[in-house]
Amino acid sequence: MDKRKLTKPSQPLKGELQVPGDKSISHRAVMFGSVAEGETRIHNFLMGEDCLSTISCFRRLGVKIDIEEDEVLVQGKGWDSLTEPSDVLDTGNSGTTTRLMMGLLAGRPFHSVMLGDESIAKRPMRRVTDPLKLFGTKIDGREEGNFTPLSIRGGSLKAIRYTLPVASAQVKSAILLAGLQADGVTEVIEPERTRDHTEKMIIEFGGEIDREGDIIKVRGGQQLKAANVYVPGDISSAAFFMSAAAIVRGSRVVLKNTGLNETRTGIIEVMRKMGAKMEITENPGSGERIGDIMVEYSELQGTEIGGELIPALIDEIPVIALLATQAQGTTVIKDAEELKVKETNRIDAVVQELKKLGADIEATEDGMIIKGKTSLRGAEVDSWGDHRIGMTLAVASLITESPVFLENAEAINISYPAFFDHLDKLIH
Ligand SMILES: O=C(O)C1=C[C@@H](OP(=O)(O)O)[C@@H](O)[C@H](O)C1
Ligand SMILES: C=C(OP(=O)(O)O)C(=O)O
Repeated sequence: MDKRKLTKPSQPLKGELQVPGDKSISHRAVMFGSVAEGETRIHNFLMGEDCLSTISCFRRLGVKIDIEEDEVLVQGKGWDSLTEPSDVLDTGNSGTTTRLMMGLLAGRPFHSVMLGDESIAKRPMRRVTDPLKLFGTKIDGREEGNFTPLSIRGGSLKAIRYTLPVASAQVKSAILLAGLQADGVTEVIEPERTRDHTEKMIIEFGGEIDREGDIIKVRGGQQLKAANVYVPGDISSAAFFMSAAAIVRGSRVVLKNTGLNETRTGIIEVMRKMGAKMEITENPGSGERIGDIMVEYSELQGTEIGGELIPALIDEIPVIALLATQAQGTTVIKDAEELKVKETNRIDAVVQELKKLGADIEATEDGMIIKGKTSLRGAEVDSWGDHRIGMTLAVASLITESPVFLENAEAINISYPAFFDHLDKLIH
C-alpha cells in the first residue's frame, strides 16, 4: 500500500500537457479490434491498469495483441477470433471490461467465467445480465447473476427491444455488442443520453447503426473491418488538471488534444457556469471531436448540477466537489445515485475524505451539498482504492497549508499511472 506525502507547491501550475488516451475509447478499441477482420492499430492507447485488464482478457480469449510503446496492435479474425478460455477472465478493477465483455461473449458459442477484484465483486451486474438473458444467452452469477464470479455460456441470440432502466453507457454498450451478433434488429431506448463511443466505433469499424431520437438500432450479423484508431486525451483525466488550474492562484494550463465528445463535456459546462476562465480550441479531424482546453485560476461560484447533465460528468463529480469547496456559496449535486456503485461509494468517499481536509460538505440521498469557500488543511486521507478519489485528494493537496498524507495512492494507476509526473511537469 502506497502512502504518499503531498505538499503544497510553491509555484502555480503552468504550461501545456497532453493527458493519456481516453479510457472508455481504449477499452472499446481493443474489443472491436478483436472481433473485426484484419489488423487494428490503436494510437495513444491508455496503458492504465483497467485497459491492460482488457488486453489480458482478450489475449486469454485467443486474440493476438502486441503492445509497442503507446500503440496497440490487435490481430482480429472476425467474430470467430474469440475462443473458449481455459482459465478465468480476470477483469481486475474495471467495470467497463466486465460489462462490455459480457455483451460480446453472450453471442459466442462457448463457456467462460469472469472474475474481478473486491470492488468489482460489489458492483451490480444484473443491469447487464438481465437484458442479455432476454437475448437468449445463459448467464449466471451470485445473487441471480448480480455479482461476480459470472459464468456465461453464449450462443445464438434473438434481437431485443430494451429501455435502459439506468443511464449507463456500459449497459447500452453491452446490449449493442450482443445486438451485433443477434438475429434481427436490436433496439435500445436511452431516456437519458450517455457516452456514445460504442456507437461511433461501430461506424469506425465499418458497421451500421442508426439513431432516431432516443432509439438506437443495430442490425445483427454484421462483420466488422479493422481500423486505425486514434485515441484522444481523456477528458476525465484532464478534469483533474483543469480543476487544479482553476483553484491554484496564478495557474494557467492547456490540455492538448483532449476528447471533446459532447456526451463527455459536462465538466466544461459546469466549470464555465461556476465562472472558470476557459478557452476551448477545437482541432479539425474526423472521428471523435478533439481540442485544446485552456484553464486559468478563477474566482468560482457555487452551482446546481443534476438531471441530464449527470451522465456527461459522472466520473468528474469527485473533483467537481473539490472545486465547489473553493467556490463562493452553495453547490448542490443531485440525481447522482449512480456514484454509489462505482469503484467505491463515491458519495461517501468524497464526503468523508474532503471533510477530513476541512470542507463543509454533506451527503444526500442522490448527491451532496457543498458550502464554500473554505480553506482546506492537511490531514491523513485515503483513496478507498478508487483512482478518482485518489486524484481528487492529490489535487486538494495543492491548496492545503500543511501536507496531505494519501493512503492507497497506487489506485491512481487504474487510469493514470503518470499522474504525479504530469503534475510535477506543470509545477516546475
Ligand atoms: O462506458 C464507459 O466506458 C463508462 C461508462 C460510465 O459508467 P456507467 O455506464 O456505469 O454509467 C463511466 O462511469 C465509466 O467510467 C466508463
Ligand atoms: C467508473 C469508472 O470505471 P469502470 O466503471 O470502468 O470501473 C471510472 O473510471 O471512474
